[in-house]
Amino acid sequence: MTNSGKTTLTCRLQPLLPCCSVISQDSFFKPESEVAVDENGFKQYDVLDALDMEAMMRRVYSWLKNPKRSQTSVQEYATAIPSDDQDGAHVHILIVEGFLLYNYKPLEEVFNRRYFLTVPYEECKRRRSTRIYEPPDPSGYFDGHVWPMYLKNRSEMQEVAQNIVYLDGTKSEEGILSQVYDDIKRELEKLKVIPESPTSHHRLLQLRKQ
Ligand SMILES: Nc1ncnc2c1ncn2[C@@H]1O[C@H](COP(=O)(O)OP(=O)(O)OP(=O)(O)O)[C@@H](O)[C@H]1O
Ligand SMILES: NC(=O)c1ccc[n+]([C@@H]2O[C@H](CO)[C@@H](O)[C@H]2O)c1
Repeated sequence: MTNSGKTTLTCRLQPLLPCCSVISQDSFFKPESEVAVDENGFKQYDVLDALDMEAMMRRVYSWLKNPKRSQTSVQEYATAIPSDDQDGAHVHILIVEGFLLYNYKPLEEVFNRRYFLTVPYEECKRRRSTRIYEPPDPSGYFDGHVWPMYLKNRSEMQEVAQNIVYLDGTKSEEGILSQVYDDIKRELEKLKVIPESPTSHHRLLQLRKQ
């Protein structure tokens, strides 16, 4: 959802997570000349066709293939890989940040965790009115294009995407950050491989012998 706080959250979250890269969907908008225009003269920016999603997927696949090598190419503010990562033991994290992710099939099988920030209509419109995009929103754009497309995309998304964690974008930045950070920490805990202690190994051998 536009202006729900995705970039703000991502910028605060990313430095807290080691080996974390970011891909922003907004970097993949097609040039203005390639974006369709409707009968009211509104440029159709809030649809998948306005984005070069194939180019975005190439970045995602390149990270999946080699998260270490693509660290710097994905986004310059990717956090450093700890010096003790010789054996590649660390979990690498990729945050894909964008307003139209869960309607796009090829991304479906890629995510481990999905978050969706929401704000009510009035707050969304207010925040959007303070922003200047390139090209800037013409008069009537929010009600004539942005909001109707959000409603359409969201209803289509709910038919497809599963396991989405909805976040209240009107909460404080800190509140949202700690909610997501805690959730990610729990996910990382689940991935941790706990090595067997010598005693448990010994016991296992004894059991086998009996
Ligand atoms: N938790 C919050 N409470 C109040 N205002 C917020 C919060 N998070 C972000 N904002 C403000 O809302 C506006 C939009 O934030 P941000 O750019 O992070 O949203 P976005 O979802 O990335 O937007 P878009 O992708 O549509 O450009 C900014 O002015 C930002 O300062
Ligand atoms: N980044 C751009 O090229 C661009 C141009 C015009 C409008 N937008 C808006 O960005 C939002 C997503 O972050 C969408 O709601 C677009 O309308 C982006």
